[in-house]
Amino acid sequence: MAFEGLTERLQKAMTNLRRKGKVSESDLRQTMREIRLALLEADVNFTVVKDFVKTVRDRALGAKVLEGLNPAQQIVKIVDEELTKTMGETAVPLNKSAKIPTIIMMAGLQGAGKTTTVGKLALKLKNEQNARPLMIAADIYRPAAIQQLQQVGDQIDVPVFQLGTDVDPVEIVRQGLAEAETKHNDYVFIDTAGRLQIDEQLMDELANIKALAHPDEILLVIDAMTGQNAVNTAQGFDDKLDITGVVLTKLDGDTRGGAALSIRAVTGKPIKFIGQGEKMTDLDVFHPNRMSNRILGMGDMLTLIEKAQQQFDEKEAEKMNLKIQENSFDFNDFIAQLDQVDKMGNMEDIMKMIPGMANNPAMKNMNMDPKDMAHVRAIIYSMTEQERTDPDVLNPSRRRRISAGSGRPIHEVNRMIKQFNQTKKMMNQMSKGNFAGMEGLMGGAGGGKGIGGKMQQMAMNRMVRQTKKQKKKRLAKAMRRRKR
Ligand SMILES: Nc1nc2c(ncn2[C@@H]2O[C@H](COP(=O)(O)OP(=O)(O)OP(=O)(O)O)[C@@H](O)[C@H]2O)c(=O)[nH]1
Repeated sequence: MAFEGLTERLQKAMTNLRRKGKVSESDLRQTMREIRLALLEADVNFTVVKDFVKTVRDRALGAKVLEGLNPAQQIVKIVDEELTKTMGETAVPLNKSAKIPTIIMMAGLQGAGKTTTVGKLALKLKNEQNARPLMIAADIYRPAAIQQLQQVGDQIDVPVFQLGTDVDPVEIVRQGLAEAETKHNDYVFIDTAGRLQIDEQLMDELANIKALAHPDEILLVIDAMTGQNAVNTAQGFDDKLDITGVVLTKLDGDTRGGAALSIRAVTGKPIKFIGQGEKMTDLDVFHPNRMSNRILGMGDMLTLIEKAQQQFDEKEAEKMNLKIQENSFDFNDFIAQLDQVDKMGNMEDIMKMIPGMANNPAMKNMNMDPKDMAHVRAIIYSMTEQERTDPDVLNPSRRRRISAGSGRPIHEVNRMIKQFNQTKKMMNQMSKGNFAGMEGLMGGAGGGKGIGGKMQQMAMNRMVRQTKKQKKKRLAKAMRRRKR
């Protein structure tokens, strides 16, 4: 998971302060040293680190913050603000041309994720603005590249303009733009060729395409996993092409995060989007403040809510809310919720966006085993309709039948029902604004009432997760017994 090491180290650096009532200059020096090391280790550019540490130290010393009640919190606040500033303060939207089409040229090294990102962006514009994009295949050096763009186009139902591999890329772009003009496409994406490293020929070709197309946006696609090299690449492309923005891909991997922190500061060009997965929907607008929160382990609730909103039918969520409030939430609803959560993607990544969860030890064993999910489903599918809508009727003989029907041991059936009831109770309390029951789920960080229905999905998952935890506990107990 991205930023894991950085988050852990930054938190550790600041936790040491937390124990102290007052922060001396030497405490501050020590903390700043740790922050500096954490950033360097995360592959943040050296100059960026130097400037960052200096600014934070000056602010911490200069202001009266050290006399505050909770010095650690104040330093976290300064670090958060400065991280945000380093990454560019606010989100920068895509440039848009006054008259159609808006031309977006994509550039980047081979394998950075250009083609995938073209598709993701085209789909985003289609979904959010009803746009009618056209994608031009201008990579003639890797024959599979055209085919790949075509596949992406088919997948998201966006047309691709291509002339095979025998025509000069500049000519392909020229004809592609003419086609867009005739077809009244409002956005044109130019998918250009990548190389393993920056070379003269590639740069000249890109410069020629730029000269012909006059793009409104030149987005450089950069693989976040490439660490320090990401910044060098950005600099190289920017020198030659004067890029307008960056898309940082593969932030779902275990990148250390240096690129996200350095690119804006080094090149002065904003990161506009981040790729967080291989699916066509895995592209998000880059919000420096949210990213800073994420890095500091403060969660990213806004992105989480946006993601949830994209997936959840508002009416459905409202219905669910009402059911929870009336305490009539049943196993059918539960299955529906599991389906919704499935749609949201990787649960581990989602949970990490919740404040306090990123570094919560519970996260270590929280990867959702699809097998556990399948068992829960099997048990529920083995219930009669009456049992699903009225779980109170689940007496021992019914439970034995369900166990036989689902092929799951009786104790697992019992535990699942028990946890269902506990979770239902907890959700009912949450819906009344009582968040006390959330302690375990949120690592004590508390929630927010505005999250409403979306958080219930998380609660349901807690239940599935516990099955796994309990399995581990039982195993450990058995081992202890055996040792004795
Ligand atoms: N995990 C993850 N994988 C990604 C992301 N973006 C792209 N990829 C994957 O990275 C690989 C390379 O992506 P492409 O889109 O083919 O890269 P490209 O820059 O077009 O490559 P060339 O055509 O060779 O220049 C593919 O397997 C993608 O699925 C991302 O945000 N997260």
